[in-house]
Amino acid sequence: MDDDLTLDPDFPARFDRGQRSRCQLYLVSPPRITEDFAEILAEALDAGPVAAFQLRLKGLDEHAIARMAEPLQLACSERDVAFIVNDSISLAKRLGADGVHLGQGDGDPREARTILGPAAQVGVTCHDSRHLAMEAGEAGADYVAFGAFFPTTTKEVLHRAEPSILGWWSTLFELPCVAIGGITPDNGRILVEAGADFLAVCGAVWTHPDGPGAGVRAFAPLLDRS
Ligand SMILES: Cc1ncc(COP(=O)(O)OP(=O)(O)O)c(N)n1
Ligand SMILES: Cc1ncsc1CCOP(=O)(O)O
Ligand SMILES: [Mg+2]
Repeated sequence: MDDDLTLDPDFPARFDRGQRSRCQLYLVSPPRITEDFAEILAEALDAGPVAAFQLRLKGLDEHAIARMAEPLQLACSERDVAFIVNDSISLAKRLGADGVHLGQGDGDPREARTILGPAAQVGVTCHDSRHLAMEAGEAGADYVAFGAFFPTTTKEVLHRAEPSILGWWSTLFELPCVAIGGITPDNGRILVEAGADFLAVCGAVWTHPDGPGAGVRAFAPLLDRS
């Protein structure tokens, strides 16, 4: 059991939780993108409120990712959407990104804070572990991410989470929590009601049959829990 640790519930939060009555959308890029992805991203971002976009490209070196990043970062900054780099503190620094998302093997949140500065948004994967989430909070993360909640083809996942971990976290701590993994407009409501501050979504938006704008719009009815 890992639920017997305690943590000061007042430790500071920087990732904007927004109003508790609302959950926000956090878009994650497809693992591979085409040359025209900036236009596809713009279509998604213009379709409805998106709080953050994570650049998560797999199988490419940092130079290649850096070359693709600029128009995507611009699309985000023009719309006041946080631009988060996956996996790499050094790439986030190089790009001047708004933040970095770190998996358990991707680096130390404290190091990210030192390198990226106090304003950077640092997110940490916590799988289905209360212990990891409390560690991440203590290490100065701006949000903790739980998942995968549902089957997904975007990533081979080793951990499955239950919605109750969102309720447990959001009742005890001010630090925002992100839900990820196979989330769609049809299954996401239970996560919003359980207490997710953000739904992190990839496939359901980028592979929506009517395009990514329709993908974003389809989430709108879920996000208000008032
Ligand atoms: C918001 C969010 N949550 C979890 C992850 C997964 O990160 P990680 O465990 O490092 O796996 P990869 O994304 O690197 O395959 C994420 N990227 N974003
Ligand atoms: C990156 C990641 N981490 C856990 S599940 C997942 C994939 C999210 O993509 P999708 O929304 O398509 O399941
Ligand atoms: Mg990672």
